Amino acid sequence: MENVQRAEEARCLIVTSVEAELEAVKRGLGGSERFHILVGGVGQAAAAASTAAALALGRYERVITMGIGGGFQGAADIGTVVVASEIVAADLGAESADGFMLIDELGFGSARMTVDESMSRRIAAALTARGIVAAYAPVLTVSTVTGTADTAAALVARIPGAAAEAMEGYGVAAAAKLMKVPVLEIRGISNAVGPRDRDAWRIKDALQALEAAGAALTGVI
Ligand SMILES: O=C(O)c1cccc(C(=O)CC[C@H]2O[C@@H](n3cnc4c(=O)[nH]cnc43)[C@H](O)[C@@H]2O)c1
Repeated sequence: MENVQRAEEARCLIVTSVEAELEAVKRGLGGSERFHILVGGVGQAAAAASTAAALALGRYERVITMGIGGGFQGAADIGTVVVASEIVAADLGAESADGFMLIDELGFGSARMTVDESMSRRIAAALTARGIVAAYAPVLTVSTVTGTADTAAALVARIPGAAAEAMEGYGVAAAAKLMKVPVLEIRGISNAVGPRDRDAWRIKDALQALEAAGAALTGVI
Protein backbone atom coordinates (compact mmCIF):
# COMPACT_ATOMS: atom_id res chain seq x y z
CA MET A 1 0.00 0.00 0.00
CA GLU A 2 2.81 2.38 0.90
CA ASN A 3 4.46 1.67 -2.47
CA VAL A 4 1.22 2.33 -4.37
CA GLN A 5 0.78 5.69 -2.63
CA ARG A 6 4.34 6.67 -3.43
CA ALA A 7 3.84 5.70 -7.08
CA GLU A 8 0.74 7.90 -7.25
CA GLU A 9 2.60 10.92 -5.84
CA ALA A 10 5.73 10.43 -7.94
CA ARG A 11 6.05 12.34 -11.21
CA CYS A 12 8.91 10.37 -12.69
CA LEU A 13 9.45 6.61 -13.01
CA ILE A 14 13.05 5.40 -12.99
CA VAL A 15 13.83 1.85 -14.17
CA THR A 16 17.16 0.18 -13.39
CA SER A 17 18.18 -3.38 -14.24
CA VAL A 18 19.66 -4.45 -10.90
CA GLU A 19 19.43 -3.49 -7.22
CA ALA A 20 22.94 -1.94 -7.03
CA GLU A 21 21.93 0.57 -9.70
CA LEU A 22 18.70 1.38 -7.88
CA GLU A 23 20.62 2.01 -4.65
CA ALA A 24 23.08 4.33 -6.41
CA VAL A 25 20.33 6.38 -8.04
CA LYS A 26 18.43 6.48 -4.73
CA ARG A 27 21.47 7.88 -2.91
CA GLY A 28 21.69 10.63 -5.51
CA LEU A 29 17.99 11.47 -5.27
CA GLY A 30 18.38 11.94 -1.53
CA GLY A 31 14.85 10.88 -0.64
CA SER A 32 12.99 13.05 -3.14
CA GLU A 33 9.40 11.82 -3.38
CA ARG A 34 9.00 13.04 -6.95
CA PHE A 35 10.66 9.84 -8.18
CA HIS A 36 9.60 6.19 -8.05
CA ILE A 37 12.39 3.69 -8.77
CA LEU A 38 12.03 0.03 -9.66
CA VAL A 39 14.36 -2.81 -10.62
CA GLY A 40 13.10 -3.99 -14.00
CA GLY A 41 15.58 -6.78 -14.71
CA VAL A 42 18.33 -7.27 -17.29
CA GLY A 43 17.54 -7.10 -21.00
CA GLN A 44 14.86 -5.53 -23.16
CA ALA A 45 12.05 -7.99 -22.50
CA ALA A 46 12.25 -7.77 -18.70
CA ALA A 47 12.64 -3.99 -18.84
CA ALA A 48 9.70 -3.53 -21.22
CA ALA A 49 7.39 -5.76 -19.19
CA SER A 50 8.29 -4.10 -15.86
CA THR A 51 7.95 -0.61 -17.30
CA ALA A 52 4.62 -1.32 -18.96
CA ALA A 53 3.21 -2.77 -15.73
CA ALA A 54 4.38 0.24 -13.69
CA LEU A 55 3.02 2.75 -16.22
CA ALA A 56 -0.32 0.92 -16.26
CA LEU A 57 -0.58 1.10 -12.46
CA GLY A 58 0.64 4.65 -11.78
CA ARG A 59 0.53 8.12 -13.34
CA TYR A 60 3.92 9.40 -14.48
CA GLU A 61 5.04 12.43 -16.46
CA ARG A 62 8.15 10.66 -17.74
CA VAL A 63 10.20 7.49 -17.48
CA ILE A 64 13.99 7.24 -17.25
CA THR A 65 15.99 4.07 -17.86
CA MET A 66 19.14 4.35 -15.73
CA GLY A 67 22.05 2.02 -15.13
CA ILE A 68 25.63 1.23 -15.93
CA GLY A 69 26.75 0.81 -19.52
CA GLY A 70 29.68 0.34 -21.85
CA GLY A 71 31.34 3.39 -23.41
CA PHE A 72 32.60 3.54 -27.00
CA GLN A 73 36.25 4.44 -27.34
CA GLY A 74 36.82 8.17 -27.70
CA ALA A 75 33.17 8.93 -26.91
CA ALA A 76 32.65 8.03 -23.24
CA ASP A 77 35.29 7.11 -20.66
CA ILE A 78 34.78 4.96 -17.58
CA GLY A 79 33.22 6.96 -14.73
CA THR A 80 31.54 9.48 -17.01
CA VAL A 81 27.84 9.77 -17.81
CA VAL A 82 26.04 9.45 -21.14
CA VAL A 83 22.59 11.00 -21.53
CA ALA A 84 20.88 9.55 -24.59
CA SER A 85 20.05 11.85 -27.50
CA GLU A 86 18.21 8.85 -28.97
CA ILE A 87 17.79 5.19 -28.05
CA VAL A 88 18.69 2.77 -30.82
CA ALA A 89 18.02 -0.98 -30.98
CA ALA A 90 21.34 -1.59 -32.67
CA ASP A 91 21.10 -5.33 -33.18
CA LEU A 92 17.39 -5.56 -34.02
CA GLY A 93 17.20 -6.42 -37.69
CA ALA A 94 18.68 -8.85 -40.16
CA GLU A 95 22.10 -9.85 -41.44
CA SER A 96 22.64 -10.04 -45.18
CA ALA A 97 25.54 -10.53 -47.55
CA ASP A 98 25.56 -6.73 -47.97
CA GLY A 99 25.69 -6.07 -44.24
CA PHE A 100 23.34 -5.57 -41.32
CA MET A 101 19.87 -4.10 -41.85
CA LEU A 102 18.08 -2.36 -39.00
CA ILE A 103 14.34 -3.05 -38.73
CA ASP A 104 13.69 0.29 -40.43
CA GLU A 105 15.03 -1.21 -43.66
CA LEU A 106 12.90 -4.31 -43.16
CA GLY A 107 9.75 -2.24 -42.91
CA PHE A 108 8.88 -3.22 -39.33
CA GLY A 109 8.91 0.15 -37.59
CA SER A 110 11.98 1.94 -36.34
CA ALA A 111 15.02 0.92 -34.33
CA ARG A 112 15.29 4.54 -33.17
CA MET A 113 13.30 5.87 -30.25
CA THR A 114 12.98 9.58 -29.67
CA VAL A 115 13.81 10.88 -26.20
CA ASP A 116 12.57 13.90 -24.23
CA GLU A 117 15.25 16.06 -25.84
CA SER A 118 14.96 19.29 -23.87
CA MET A 119 14.95 17.46 -20.53
CA SER A 120 17.86 15.24 -21.61
CA ARG A 121 19.90 18.29 -22.59
CA ARG A 122 19.08 19.99 -19.27
CA ILE A 123 20.24 16.92 -17.33
CA ALA A 124 23.50 16.74 -19.29
CA ALA A 125 24.06 20.46 -18.63
CA ALA A 126 23.26 20.04 -14.93
CA LEU A 127 25.83 17.25 -14.70
CA THR A 128 28.45 19.36 -16.46
CA ALA A 129 27.70 22.22 -14.04
CA ARG A 130 28.43 19.79 -11.19
CA GLY A 131 31.81 18.94 -12.71
CA ILE A 132 30.71 15.54 -14.07
CA VAL A 133 31.74 14.70 -17.63
CA ALA A 134 28.50 14.02 -19.48
CA ALA A 135 28.02 13.26 -23.17
CA TYR A 136 24.73 13.81 -24.99
CA ALA A 137 24.74 11.18 -27.72
CA PRO A 138 22.97 8.06 -29.04
CA VAL A 139 22.84 5.12 -26.61
CA LEU A 140 22.55 1.68 -28.20
CA THR A 141 20.44 -1.17 -26.88
CA VAL A 142 21.97 -4.59 -27.55
CA SER A 143 20.94 -8.10 -26.54
CA THR A 144 24.53 -9.28 -26.33
CA VAL A 145 27.28 -7.35 -24.53
CA THR A 146 29.84 -6.50 -27.19
CA GLY A 147 32.96 -8.61 -26.74
CA THR A 148 35.20 -7.91 -29.72
CA ALA A 149 36.78 -4.89 -31.39
CA ASP A 150 35.15 -5.92 -34.70
CA THR A 151 31.63 -5.78 -33.24
CA ALA A 152 32.36 -2.45 -31.55
CA ALA A 153 33.55 -1.02 -34.88
CA ALA A 154 30.51 -2.44 -36.70
CA LEU A 155 28.13 -0.83 -34.20
CA VAL A 156 29.75 2.60 -34.50
CA ALA A 157 29.67 2.30 -38.30
CA ARG A 158 25.97 1.36 -38.07
CA ILE A 159 25.09 4.19 -35.66
CA PRO A 160 27.64 7.01 -36.09
CA GLY A 161 28.12 9.09 -32.93
CA ALA A 162 27.03 6.33 -30.55
CA ALA A 163 28.61 6.90 -27.14
CA ALA A 164 27.34 3.96 -25.08
CA GLU A 165 25.64 0.59 -25.17
CA ALA A 166 23.43 -1.15 -22.62
CA MET A 167 20.68 -3.78 -22.68
CA GLU A 168 17.39 -2.18 -21.59
CA GLY A 169 16.82 1.22 -23.20
CA TYR A 170 14.78 0.22 -26.23
CA GLY A 171 12.54 -2.03 -24.12
CA VAL A 172 11.76 0.75 -21.66
CA ALA A 173 11.24 3.16 -24.54
CA ALA A 174 8.82 0.77 -26.28
CA ALA A 175 6.68 0.57 -23.13
CA ALA A 176 6.82 4.36 -22.67
CA LYS A 177 5.80 4.91 -26.29
CA LEU A 178 2.84 2.55 -25.90
CA MET A 179 1.70 4.48 -22.82
CA LYS A 180 2.45 7.88 -24.44
CA VAL A 181 4.97 8.89 -21.76
CA PRO A 182 8.25 10.67 -22.66
CA VAL A 183 11.40 8.59 -22.13
CA LEU A 184 15.05 9.31 -21.28
CA GLU A 185 18.12 7.13 -20.83
CA ILE A 186 21.11 7.84 -18.56
CA ARG A 187 24.16 5.56 -18.27
CA GLY A 188 27.12 5.64 -15.88
CA ILE A 189 30.02 4.11 -17.79
CA SER A 190 31.56 0.98 -16.25
CA ASN A 191 33.62 -0.44 -19.10
CA ALA A 192 34.92 0.14 -22.58
CA VAL A 193 32.91 -1.43 -25.41
CA GLY A 194 35.24 -3.91 -27.11
CA PRO A 195 37.25 -7.05 -26.35
CA ARG A 196 35.72 -8.73 -23.30
CA ASP A 197 37.67 -8.06 -20.08
CA ARG A 198 35.28 -8.34 -17.15
CA ASP A 199 38.13 -7.64 -14.66
CA ALA A 200 38.51 -4.19 -16.21
CA TRP A 201 34.90 -3.20 -15.46
CA ARG A 202 34.85 -0.36 -12.91
CA ILE A 203 31.38 -0.82 -11.49
CA LYS A 204 32.06 1.35 -8.43
CA ASP A 205 33.04 4.30 -10.64
CA ALA A 206 29.96 3.78 -12.80
CA LEU A 207 27.67 3.61 -9.77
CA GLN A 208 29.21 6.86 -8.47
CA ALA A 209 28.49 8.48 -11.82
CA LEU A 210 24.94 7.15 -11.61
CA GLU A 211 24.59 8.62 -8.12
CA ALA A 212 25.73 12.00 -9.47
CA ALA A 213 23.15 11.68 -12.23
CA GLY A 214 20.48 11.01 -9.61
CA ALA A 215 21.50 14.15 -7.74
CA ALA A 216 21.42 16.19 -10.96
CA LEU A 217 17.89 14.99 -11.64
CA THR A 218 16.57 16.58 -8.45
CA GLY A 219 17.63 19.99 -9.77
CA VAL A 220 15.83 19.76 -13.10
CA ILE A 221 12.79 17.51 -12.63
O1 LIG B 1 28.42 -6.98 -10.26
C1 LIG B 1 27.93 -5.94 -9.80
O2 LIG B 1 28.22 -5.49 -8.66
C2 LIG B 1 27.02 -5.17 -10.65
C3 LIG B 1 26.53 -3.95 -10.18
C4 LIG B 1 25.71 -3.22 -10.98
C5 LIG B 1 25.36 -3.68 -12.25
C6 LIG B 1 25.86 -4.88 -12.69
C7 LIG B 1 25.52 -5.41 -14.01
O3 LIG B 1 26.14 -6.30 -14.53
C8 LIG B 1 24.38 -4.77 -14.68
C9 LIG B 1 24.08 -5.41 -16.00
C10 LIG B 1 23.74 -4.27 -16.93
O4 LIG B 1 24.87 -3.58 -17.29
C11 LIG B 1 24.65 -2.95 -18.51
N1 LIG B 1 25.93 -2.95 -19.20
C12 LIG B 1 27.09 -2.58 -18.63
N2 LIG B 1 28.06 -2.60 -19.51
C13 LIG B 1 27.55 -3.01 -20.68
C14 LIG B 1 28.11 -3.22 -21.97
O5 LIG B 1 29.31 -3.01 -22.24
N3 LIG B 1 27.26 -3.65 -22.93
C15 LIG B 1 25.95 -3.86 -22.68
N4 LIG B 1 25.40 -3.69 -21.47
C16 LIG B 1 26.19 -3.25 -20.48
C17 LIG B 1 23.49 -3.67 -19.14
O6 LIG B 1 22.46 -2.75 -19.35
C18 LIG B 1 23.08 -4.75 -18.15
O7 LIG B 1 21.74 -4.77 -17.83
C19 LIG B 1 26.70 -5.65 -11.90
